[in-house]
Amino acid sequence: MANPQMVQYNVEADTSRASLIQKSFEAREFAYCPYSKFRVGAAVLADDGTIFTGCNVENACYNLGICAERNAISKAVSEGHTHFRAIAIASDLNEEFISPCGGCRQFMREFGDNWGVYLTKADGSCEEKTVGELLPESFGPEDLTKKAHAIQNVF
Ligand SMILES: O=c1ccn([C@H]2C[C@H](O)[C@@H](CO)O2)c(=O)[nH]1
Ligand SMILES: [Zn+2]
Repeated sequence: MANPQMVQYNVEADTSRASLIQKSFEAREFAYCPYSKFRVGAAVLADDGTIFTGCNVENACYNLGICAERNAISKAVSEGHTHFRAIAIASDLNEEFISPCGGCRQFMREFGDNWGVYLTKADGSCEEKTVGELLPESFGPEDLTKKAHAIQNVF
């Protein structure tokens, strides 16, 4: 017989994943993308269960636009949350899973490489990765500390 605790755990994980994905689709509705017409929504789940959403926000000065993922994470950080369990990303792509840009991968990695990224298609199907899988051999905050030690040793 399956371990009942394990079954319970999986049910909860599935529910929280489904609701995070649902939130990312809701955020996609607010996408401000008059130039690309490419709507993206994201929802990030903080350790304490709080969810923050974001959409892409473009600008007439094209290079000032911000991605949905960075928008959602910045909203969370600016309200005191820096520990995350997962981020869900939604777009209108039907045939492939949305794939976050390199800048957003690095932005996620700032907050650890072992948390979930739910990449979705417009039909709601999902491919689950970790930040580390999306950005292997990454540079992060720990590397700055190591470098500081090395310099102290030299001088
Ligand atoms: O993962 C992604 C990929 C693209 N975009 C946005 C940036 C830009 O506004 C538009 C087209 O690249 O989509 C995101 O927000 N997230
Ligand atoms: Zn991005």
